[in-house]
This record gives sequence, C-alpha cells and structure tokens, in this order.
Amino acid sequence: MIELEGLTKHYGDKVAVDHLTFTVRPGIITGFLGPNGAGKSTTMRMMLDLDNPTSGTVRIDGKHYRQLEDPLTYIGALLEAKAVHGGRSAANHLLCLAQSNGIPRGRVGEVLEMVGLSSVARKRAKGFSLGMGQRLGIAAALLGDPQVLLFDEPVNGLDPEGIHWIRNLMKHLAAQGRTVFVSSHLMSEMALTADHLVVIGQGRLMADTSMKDFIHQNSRSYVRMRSPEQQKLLDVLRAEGIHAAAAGGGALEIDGVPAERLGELAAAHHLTLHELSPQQASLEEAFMRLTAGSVEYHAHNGEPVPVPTTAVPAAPQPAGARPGEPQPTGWGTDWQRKRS
Ligand SMILES: Nc1ncnc2c1ncn2[C@@H]1O[C@H](COP(=O)(O)OP(=O)(O)OP(=O)(O)O)[C@@H](O)[C@H]1O
Repeated sequence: MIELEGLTKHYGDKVAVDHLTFTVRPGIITGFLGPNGAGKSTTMRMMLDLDNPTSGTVRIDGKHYRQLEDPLTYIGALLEAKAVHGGRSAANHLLCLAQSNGIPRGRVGEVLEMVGLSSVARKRAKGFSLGMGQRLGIAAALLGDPQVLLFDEPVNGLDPEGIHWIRNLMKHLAAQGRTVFVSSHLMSEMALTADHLVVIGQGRLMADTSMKDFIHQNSRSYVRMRSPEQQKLLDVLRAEGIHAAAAGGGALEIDGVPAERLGELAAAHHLTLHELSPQQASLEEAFMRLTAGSVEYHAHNGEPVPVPTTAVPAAPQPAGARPGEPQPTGWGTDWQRKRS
C-alpha cells in the first residue's frame, strides 16, 4: 500500500500540496482526481521520490522510496509517457531499466508482448505515436512485476481499443491484489474504472471515499415519474405529504422518497405509470459540485464554469471484464518470488 502522512510541497510561495494524509489500499483501483493545478502530479512525483516534500512522508509498503532495493520491483509508474530517449529502441529502453533494477532481461520481451509492442520492439522510440509511447510507458511500469502501480493519465492518446485494454489491465492488476493508483481527467473513464476515489483541490484533501458514496454525497438523487393520469398521481402524492416538481415531457421529479414507495403508492391507487426511474448524477457532476470552489483555472473570462443542476443517470459501475473479452496476457511471471 501507499501511505501519505501530512505530505506538503511548497514551490516558493505556492503551496502545491497541502498536508495530504491518505492511504492507497491494495486489491482495488483508487482514482486520483482534482482540477488542473490541484497538485496530483506533484503528489505522484513525491511518491516516487522525484520531488522532495517540504514536510510530511510517503511510505511504500512501509518504507521510504529511498529504502527500497531495486525500486522498480516494488513500485512501477507511468508519469510522462514520452520520458524516453528517442534514439533508443523500445526493447533497449526497457533493457536499460531492467539492468539497473536487477530485473532479468527475459522480462523485457514479456512486457512488450503484454502491451502489444513486440512487433516494434527494435524501432526507435522517437518514431512512436502518442499511443505507442503510452504503451511503452506502461511496459516500463510493469517491468519489475511490482505490487504498487501509479498511472498518471494513462489513457492519454490511446484509441478506444487501447482505453478498453488499459481499463482491463488495471482491473486485472487490482484483482491480483496489487495497489493501483490512477489519475485521469476523463470522468466517464474513471467512473468505469475506479472503486475508490481520492479527490484533491488546491493541494488539499477533499474526499477519500468509495465511488458510490462520492457520487451519492456530492449529487442530488431523485425519482422521475410519468403517468397519463398525472393529476390523479399528484393528488395521491400530495395526500401523502410528498412534494413533486414538474419536469419536462410531462414528468414529475420527487426528492427523498424511494422509487419502491412511489411505485407502491401508484399501484395502491390503480394508477398507470409510464415511467418510474431513480436518477443519480454522474461522477462528472459530483466532481464539479465538490471542486467548484477550488478550480484554479477557469474558462469564461475568469467566471466559474457553471455547475450543472440537472441530474442524469449514473454511469455504469465497474463490473469486471466483459464476457469473452481478451484478458491481459503475459502476467504472472514468478521470477520475483523465485529470487527471494
Ligand atoms: N516545478 C514547479 N515549480 C513551481 N510551481 C510548480 C512546479 N510544479 C508544479 N507547480 C505548481 O504546483 C501546482 C500543482 O501542480 P501539479 O502539476 O501537481 O497539478 P496537477 O493536479 O497535476 O495539474 P494538471 O491536472 O493540470 O496536470 C500548480 O499550481 C503548478 O503550477
């Protein structure tokens, strides 16, 4: 696991990260969210000892990064996909990393296979597309078969097939009991991928909660009802002390009453319903509501971006890989276990 305690980073007067304390647990995917400039990359860089904290600590499986022998075998990271010497081939880039971290060279071919780059293993990285560079960065993160993985914007530049692949890869890694910590600005993707969320704004912790609770706590949920006998339905609801607001398309919106109770009420009065649907805001709306006050860079000439007020159905919750879908292959080498 990754444990942060009071982690703080100042750049001159600028407080980039402000007393962050949270734990990233194994066996699940933890999403890391925050508006632009919130301090996500700085936090991830401090996790990897690429930046020194002004104060506070980060521990990886109980140890400071500097205490880790062959760190790539403990923690793998994709931070900047293009952090590769352009003149080196994909295989050579990985080989250099392997040799400096006590990783057998045979592992290079395995991870190239895993990310789908075997056919371009000998090609220079400078000719790689953004998506290929991203896959090479992921191969480097997986090289040491680490228990802890950090991915900063891993789907950047990937096509839909690539996005689908990385989503399944992360689920697969978490299902193996690894710690997976991922940042993304793509809320729909995050909603499909993460089980747990850590949200920061202006360097400070704003939420550390399950995806379900985050959406529930930061958005309005209500029930939408439509009936060809709307007036009778309104009378029934009013008699029960239930307030219904008129919405577009002849629908009613009711807050704070479960759909089951509303359906039972309608049935008890023999009223026909054409719609009875619980509504929940999306992750994007919940995120915008929570962080509206901490957005550093606004559009609209400095005016805050308006926060949506209409709830929409929730994005589907993570449900594991789809049936028949190819699983990430090549994982499961046991050289780490053998060497100990
Ligand atoms: N090397 C640096 N020197 C000075 N300020 C910095 C430096 N690195 C980051 N910052 C500032 O620290 C704050 C946090 O930046 P950081 O890149 O960590 O945010 P972020 O959440 O990753 O943003 P984004 O989503 O846009 O990538 C920003 O205000 C940024 O300008």
